[in-house]
Amino acid sequence: MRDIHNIVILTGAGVSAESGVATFRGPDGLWEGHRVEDVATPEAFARDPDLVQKFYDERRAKLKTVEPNAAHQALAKLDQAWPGDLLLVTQNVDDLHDRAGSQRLLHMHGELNSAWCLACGERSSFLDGQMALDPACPKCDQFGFLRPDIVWFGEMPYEMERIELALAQCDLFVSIGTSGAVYPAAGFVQSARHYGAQTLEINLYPSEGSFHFHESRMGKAGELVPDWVE
Ligand SMILES: CC(C)NC(=O)[C@H](Cc1c[nH]c2ccccc12)NC(=O)[C@H](CCCC/N=C(/NCCC(=O)O)S[C@H]1O[C@H](COP(=O)(O)OP(=O)(O)OC[C@H]2O[C@@H](n3cnc4c(N)ncnc43)[C@H](O)[C@@H]2O)[C@@H](O)[C@H]1O)NC(=O)OCc1ccccc1
Repeated sequence: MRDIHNIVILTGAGVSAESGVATFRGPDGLWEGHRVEDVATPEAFARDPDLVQKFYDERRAKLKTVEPNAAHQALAKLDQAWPGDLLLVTQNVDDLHDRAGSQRLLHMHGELNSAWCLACGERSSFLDGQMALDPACPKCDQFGFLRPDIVWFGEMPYEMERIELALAQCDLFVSIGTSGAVYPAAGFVQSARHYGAQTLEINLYPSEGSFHFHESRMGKAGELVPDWVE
């Protein structure tokens, strides 16, 4: 077995569940209240921008009521201490990894606390306020052109080149709190294995990709991730 120098970690909604952030497919999951295609596609935004903006405004406001948990904190500690390459790729649009202190972090599906102006193309931090009220772009001051800086279904995830390069060079790939239902993220374990990496899954229940992993540890991220990092 290769020595472990370079690590890629993929997280999903399960890593934020113990902080009180709803997952997507669990009971009372996010998609329970809404059909994906009604709130998380470019077509939905064209059809009913107000509904989509309200959906993300609600989730952005919720962020102010939740805190990073032991899993976020353990991953931030590992980031600070790990001498080799490390990349934490999250599918989550919440800011809990950031607030826990993770630096080598990449939001492949975007962030709730960021706005994307379709007039000037600029992205800007958007912490407070409601995008449903069509505020002005902080960069170009034009009204009504802001959309959530979120990767919707059918849209290309962010920084795929950087992710693929890290997967090609990693010795260990770890997946935490994801159902393995959404691509291209769900295919990362196969890429990592293709390049000879060890692969570990930490999840509450078996995921759609569990059979791809060398090892799967079933349980809560808030308990198993600190143990794994120790
Ligand atoms: C539904 C699925 C079949 N569809 C797709 O995958 C589509 C289409 C597609 C592309 N390739 C394919 C190949 C085959 C089939 C389909 C496709 N993919 C796309 O459209 C992607 C874009 C997808 C991104 C969409 N945006 C999201 N998020 C932002 C929005 C928002 O957040 O509102 S996806 C969103 O859903 C996914 C949810 O999954 P999870 O995070 O895993 O959450 P879930 O609730 O499902 O599971 C939670 C897990 O945690 C566990 N758990 C719970 N509690 C705990 C706990 N306490 N501890 C540990 N584990 C826990 C549970 O057991 C469970 O397993 C995440 O990715 C999340 O980000 N874009 C694209 O393909 O563009 C073109 C392209 C691609 C490449 C190159 C060129 C062009």
